[in-house]
Amino acid sequence: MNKLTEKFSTFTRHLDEQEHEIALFTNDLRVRYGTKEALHGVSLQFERYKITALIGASGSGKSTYLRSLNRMNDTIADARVTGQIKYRNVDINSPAVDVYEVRKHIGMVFQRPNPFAKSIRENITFALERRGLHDRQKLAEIVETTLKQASLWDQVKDDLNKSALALSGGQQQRLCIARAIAMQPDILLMDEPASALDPISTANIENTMQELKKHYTIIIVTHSMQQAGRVSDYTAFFHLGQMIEYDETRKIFTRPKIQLTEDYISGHFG
Ligand SMILES: Nc1ncnc2c1ncn2[C@@H]1O[C@H](COP(=O)(O)OP(=O)(O)OP(=O)(O)O)[C@@H](O)[C@H]1O
Repeated sequence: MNKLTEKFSTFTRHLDEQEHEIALFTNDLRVRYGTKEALHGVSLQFERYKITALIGASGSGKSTYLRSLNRMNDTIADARVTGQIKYRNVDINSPAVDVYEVRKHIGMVFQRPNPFAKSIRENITFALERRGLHDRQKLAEIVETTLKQASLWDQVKDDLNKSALALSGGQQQRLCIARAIAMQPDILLMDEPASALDPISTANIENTMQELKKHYTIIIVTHSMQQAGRVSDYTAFFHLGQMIEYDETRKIFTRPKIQLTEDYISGHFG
């Protein structure tokens, strides 16, 4: 067990005894792309086993913030992220932290479904096998469990060797969710996971999210206020690189404290 994993598991035991656990929080998180600061010091916390929606106009910094949480911004050459991202008592924004280890604990589902050009089964087993898991029975169990958690099992259980690319867009996205949870993350980041999908597939993904939150903490970027209202417990409103207001979703949508939030929610936005 490396040092980070050790710290994580000690802290999990400690957290399990608490009622309102904070799964992750950021403190004064700033992101610069070259010389331009796109995120101006965001401090925000995420409650465990809850869904938090990040809303705001295009360009307000939602995706930049989300991508920072599992160090995806490291892949952008001129992006610089400063401030703290505290996960299980570890500042995972520290350069000393192994980003691959971070991404095992904090998984991501992207806007467009991006299954591998492999079979449905291999989409789930590929990364596990690369990590050294070759027990066929164990792998089969993980395939079944994760596809069930992603509400896809009944539709694909007889076609596990079929190409993932033959699935519909909504099914592909649920496969990507199954692939992400096969790594047994603690937190799932979702960047507009239903924006490329039709209303029925969107409803399926939203139902899946309600099941998933029994086991995972979910942070979702969405452009759809209806979706934020339907799926999330908490909402954070972003504007021009700042986090303006955070509260329970029902409060944000019925009586926000800040006029700018009210203007955005009611569609009166300049
Ligand atoms: N790779 C990048 N290089 C340079 N600037 C970027 C990059 N990614 C985002 N930005 C800038 O950072 C700011 C925030 O963008 P971001 O994509 O985080 O906003 P957003 O709220 O997620 O928008 P959208 O809802 O349209 O996805 C914008 O001004 C954008 O132009």
